[in-house]
Amino acid sequence: MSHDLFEAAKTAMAKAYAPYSKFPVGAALRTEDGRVFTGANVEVASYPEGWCAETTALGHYIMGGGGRIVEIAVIAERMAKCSPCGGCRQRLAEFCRPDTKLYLCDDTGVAETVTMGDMLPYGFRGDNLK
Ligand SMILES: O=c1ccn([C@H]2C[C@H](O)[C@@H](CO)O2)c(=O)[nH]1
Ligand SMILES: [Zn+2]
Repeated sequence: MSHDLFEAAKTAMAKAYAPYSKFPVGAALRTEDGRVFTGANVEVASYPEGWCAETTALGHYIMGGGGRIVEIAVIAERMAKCSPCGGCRQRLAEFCRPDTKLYLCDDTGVAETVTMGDMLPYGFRGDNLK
């Protein structure tokens, strides 16, 4: 199934800077008012200093005004249905509800749809700090 958020994530993936892992990843987020933000992974010679596609997208989203995220697409060049790492699940969850859709993509489109609640059950949330 083709999908505009898949296309946005795939276009973002082409901008990945991943010379060490050679594992380009792209991510795209949509807010409830329809804005779309994208990101790609950025690696650094000091390996732990690199960051994920989802995190780049979140930076663009915050600078674009934030809001609630309702859909997310992730694609990796060398892996079908690449899903966000643990750190990115926590970062994404900060701005999502459990019903936010996460589209796991392959080269042709959305391969599986899950929710952020599926991705991070029993997650630690800001509510816990009140
Ligand atoms: O969901 C994921 C999983 C991995 N990566 C990146 C981090 C690193 O640059 C490369 C290999 O782990 O893929 C992402 O951007 N998002
Ligand atoms: Zn990550």
